[in-house]
This record gives sequence, structure tokens and C-alpha cells, in this order.
Amino acid sequence: MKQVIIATKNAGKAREFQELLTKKGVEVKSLLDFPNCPDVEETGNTFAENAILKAEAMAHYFQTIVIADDSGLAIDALHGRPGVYSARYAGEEKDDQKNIAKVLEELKGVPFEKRTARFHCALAVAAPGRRTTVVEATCEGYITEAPKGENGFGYDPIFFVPQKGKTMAELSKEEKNQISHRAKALAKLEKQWDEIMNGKE
Ligand SMILES: O=c1nc[nH]c2c1ncn2[C@H]1C[C@H](O)[C@@H](COP(=O)(O)OP(=O)(O)OP(=O)(O)O)O1
Ligand SMILES: [Mg+2]
Repeated sequence: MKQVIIATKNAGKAREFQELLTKKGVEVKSLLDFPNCPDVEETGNTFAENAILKAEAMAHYFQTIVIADDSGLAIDALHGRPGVYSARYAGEEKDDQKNIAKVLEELKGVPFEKRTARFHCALAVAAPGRRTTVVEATCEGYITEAPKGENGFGYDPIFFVPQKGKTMAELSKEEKNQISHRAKALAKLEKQWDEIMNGKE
């Protein structure tokens, strides 16, 4: 089976790429399969910049084509925060529960209609000697007042998806993979897919 390397150490993301790409008959590897690979500092100001940093560093390291995902949550009432700092919003330990608690605390007293937010996903495709390409997509919703649901990862339990009437964490994986920022961004790589899969092994 053909393989593709996703430059992520996030188990939730890696699982979703697996779900989204097995339909295509692709075996997904993530950085969790390569425990010795270096860490890449996310020093960019945008999701796209960080996705490019991660993809190019790992394409260089593995000498093959790599896809990186940089994503996060932008909340209007918080002027776009946590944004590119989503993973470390409540501290370096990247604790989803603490991040959620911090967001809910900051939104205390903000009425539902003003709790608009969106998930962003930037995907960068990099390969040695090639120009990196980036695609981006978003998924619109509202921040709830309390976590609900057990599925997904990250901020999913507090992200209400209006067209489903549920939080992202209450959706099945199939439902999330129909509407998520990640699924929509991946769909934008469709035209490039043959090229991605035929990259140097
Ligand atoms: O579908 C999602 N559902 C819920 N939360 C999500 C989602 N997508 C991103 N997020 C949150 C998780 C984390 O707080 C941040 C990503 O940060 P981001 O730097 O891209 O990932 P990361 O550091 O966990 O792993 P890595 O950089 O190795 O890919 O946004
Ligand atoms: Mg990260």
C-alpha cells in the first residue's frame, strides 16, 4: 500500500488523516511512528507559515514528500485568539482540558450569539527540490458554555456545529470528516493527489 507521511505529533490529527485517507487506499504515517524525528518550532504568525515550517523541515529530514497540518480555533469575541497559539493556550504542556477551561473562563458572560468562532486548517505539501504548496479551509461554529461529547480531540467538546445541532465532539467520526476544516482543506489537494502519492519514497 502507498504511504504518505503527515508531519504531526498530534494523535487526534493523525487518526483523522488515517480515516480520511484510507478511503483512497493510502497508508498514513505520522511523526508518532518516528519517535526520533526532530521537533519543529512553530514560530510563524499564521497557520500557513507554521504548516510550511513543519512540512519543509520534515521533507528535508525524510527526503520525501510530506504533508503538514497547522490548525486551531479563532474566537471572534477574543479577537481571533487562541489562533496559532491554540495548542499551547493554557501552557507548554498542550493540555486540551486546560485550554478548554481557559477559553470558557475568558468567554464568561458572553451571550451565545456573540460566541462565534471557526476552526482553521492549513495544509502544506513539501518535497525536496519542489515548491511548497499550501491550502486552507475553515469550519464555522459557536463556543458552548460547557464541554459536551466524547469524540474527536482538542477543542471539539466546546465547538457547536449549527448545521448538525451538536458539538464537534458529539459527531461521529464520519460526520466530523464530512464537515471539518481538515477534511475541506484535504479536498483542496485533490488535484495534486497523484503527484503527492508518486513523490520519491
Ligand atoms: O479538529 C479539531 N478539533 C479540535 N481542536 C482542533 C482541531 N484541529 C485543531 N485543533 C486544535 C488542537 C490544538 O490545540 C491546535 C492545533 O495546534 P497545532 O500546532 O496545529 O497541532 P499540535 O501542536 O497539536 O500538533 P502538530 O503541530 O505536531 O501537528 O488546534
Ligand atoms: Mg504544533
